[in-house]
Amino acid sequence: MSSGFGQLVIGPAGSGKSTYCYYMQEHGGLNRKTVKVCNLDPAAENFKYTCDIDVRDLISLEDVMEELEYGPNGGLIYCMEYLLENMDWLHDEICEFAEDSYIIFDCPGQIELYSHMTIMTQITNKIKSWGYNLCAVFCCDATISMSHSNNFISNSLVSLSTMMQIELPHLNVLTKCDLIEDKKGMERIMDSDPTQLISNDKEASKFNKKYHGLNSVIANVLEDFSLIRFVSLDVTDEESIERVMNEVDMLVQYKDYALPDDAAYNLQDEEG
Ligand SMILES: Nc1nc2c(ncn2[C@@H]2O[C@H](COP(=O)(O)OP(=O)(O)OP(=O)(O)O)[C@@H](O)[C@H]2O)c(=O)[nH]1
Repeated sequence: MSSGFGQLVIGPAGSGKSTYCYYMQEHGGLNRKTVKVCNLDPAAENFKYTCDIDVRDLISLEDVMEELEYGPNGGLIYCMEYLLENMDWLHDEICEFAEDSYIIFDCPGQIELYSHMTIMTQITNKIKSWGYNLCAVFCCDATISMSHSNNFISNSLVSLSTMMQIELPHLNVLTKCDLIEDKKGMERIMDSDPTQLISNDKEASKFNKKYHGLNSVIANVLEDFSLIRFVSLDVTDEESIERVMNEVDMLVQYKDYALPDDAAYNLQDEEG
């Protein structure tokens, strides 16, 4: 039986999950532990990191589509259900690592796996039952999320539903920040609450008033319940990588995780 720490790296397709895994592997985990990376995406093609475990050794989307004539989405669900039924395979692979190993799981980008299906929750619960402390890192592409309040709200809601579904300590990482020219502007947005972001939008007067009202209400809920927080990652900046890794390391050491403290407090407060 092996045990240790792990990050589940999730987020929409192309949000920078594999790139994040590469830099985290380069950087090293908790107390500079060697980071192993496990690819859990049966449709992955290639990645820069050293892949220590590859789900495609068990099942690949390509084979499923060819042999069972599934489409890409149905095929992916089939693959993940197959993995769930064959978790002994993953356990055997992980047991090859030393005790207290640190594993980053690079997950598929199909968001339905986390937002309303339970497959990934069951997979992570199984890994936790082997003695692994896990946290979730939700990657959001900063060039999209920070470009308009629509995108910010929509990314926040997807991240939130993922957090509720996966039930792990959760960090939102804004990836691709090296591509953002106005870094100070971005930091200002991140430091302000979501309601301010929405009000800036109104000033720019590009926004449909009807949706502005709806977004304001959602932004208020996110702010009032302290539900969403983002940290920026600029892979060209060593300090930025260090900051993200430190935040993740704090989360990955949590045991018996429930809701974030503020949210739990506020919800309790609401109930009276
Ligand atoms: N400049 C820059 N490009 C990035 C960064 N992260 C990812 N990219 C680019 O964005 C594209 C997608 O990155 P990936 O890391 O493959 O994203 P992913 O989320 O793993 O993608 P899927 O596995 O297809 O869901 C690639 O072309 C990367 O080179 C970043 O921090 N900076």
